[in-house]
Amino acid sequence: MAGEYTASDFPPLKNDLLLRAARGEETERAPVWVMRQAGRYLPEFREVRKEHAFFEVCRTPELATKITLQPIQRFTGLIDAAIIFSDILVIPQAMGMVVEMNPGPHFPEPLVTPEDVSKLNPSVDVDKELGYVYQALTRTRHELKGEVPLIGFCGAPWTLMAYMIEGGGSKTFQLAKTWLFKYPEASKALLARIADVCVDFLVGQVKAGAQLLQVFDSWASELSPHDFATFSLPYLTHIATSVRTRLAALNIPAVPMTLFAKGANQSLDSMAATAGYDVLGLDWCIDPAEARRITGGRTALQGNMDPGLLYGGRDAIEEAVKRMCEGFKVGGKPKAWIANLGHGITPGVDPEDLRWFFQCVHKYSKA
Ligand SMILES: Cc1c2[nH]c(c1CCC(=O)O)Cc1[nH]c(c(CCC(=O)O)c1C)Cc1[nH]c(c(CCC(=O)O)c1C)Cc1[nH]c(c(C)c1CCC(=O)O)C2
Repeated sequence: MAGEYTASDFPPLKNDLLLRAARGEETERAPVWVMRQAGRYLPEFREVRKEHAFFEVCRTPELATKITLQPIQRFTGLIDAAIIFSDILVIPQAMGMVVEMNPGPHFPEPLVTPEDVSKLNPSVDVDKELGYVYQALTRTRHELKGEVPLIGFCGAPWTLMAYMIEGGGSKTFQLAKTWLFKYPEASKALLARIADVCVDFLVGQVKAGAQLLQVFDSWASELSPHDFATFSLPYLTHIATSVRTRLAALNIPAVPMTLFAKGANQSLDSMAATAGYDVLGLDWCIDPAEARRITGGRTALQGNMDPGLLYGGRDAIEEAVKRMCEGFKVGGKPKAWIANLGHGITPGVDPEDLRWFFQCVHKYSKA
């Protein structure tokens, strides 16, 4: 079951760069972490995975904590956040769907017609179904000993709905788009149901010890600006608003929230205006200075080096980091920016090249 903890239950935080940047403040240098930092590019991760299946790791708090800490231990002093080891697809599982990972996500029984929604759990007890994530967060927050803050996360309603209908990855999104455009009302009802689970899950993660929350809309790229505004943004806004309201009602201090809507750069202005997130994550298809211009001072930004640059060698990485740092600075100073890649780090990267990325961010993001 869900425990409920406050800051005083955990070791005091020694590095708050991430939280300050997320709140729009100036920092001595930019905080840095990377999406998928605990993943297959790390030999120590692959070692654990030899012995344990993917979702077994997610469901075993000791193992999830161990893997979450791997990049923090390997890159001591270079990395400014931990992200809990889990997956966005634990929400469809909690809603009653079977999800396998072999090696990519696979749903043996995806939603086919709107009638199939009746097969989902009518009311999800998120704290019970996903209590293992809360336990992993609490344990990890203790074991981090205050070195860096801990990030909790969930998938966005549109991305999760697409997985639940496609049954896995997709090139054309034929099935999910059939739903959106043939059954828009049923789609909206499903999106709203997923969003409510997201709210419970994120609130529970904060109670368990998460210090920042990130929502991943990885497949925002598949929607036109109009359809993003129709089928994604309202539910993302609902999540941000409801999480804040719920935490306030419980007298729990708010945590910063990040929205990473990959490939939705055309909608950056509307996200900054209405979504209600403190930080917007960027992929690499937008120039940092342009993203600053569009968002103005309304939100902090996170990103956005092409993960593929980590294959380009030290000189290419250094040059790209330098350019990125200059682009995000405000009046020549690091402010309201969390350095990251524009998507997750890929399995073929040499961890030493990632170390170099971190070192370059430390060097070039100073005022
Ligand atoms: C779309 C999505 C998923 N999962 C996630 C997203 C959103 C971010 C994105 O767009 O990449 C989010 C995610 N998945 C994972 C994390 C853990 C925290 C982190 O280090 O970032 C996070 C934040 C672990 C994982 N999730 C997965 C792995 C690798 C699987 C393995 O261990 O064999 C990891 C480390 C598996 C996974 N999980 C998913 C896919 C498509 C895959 C397989 C392909 C791939 O590996 O990229 C769904």
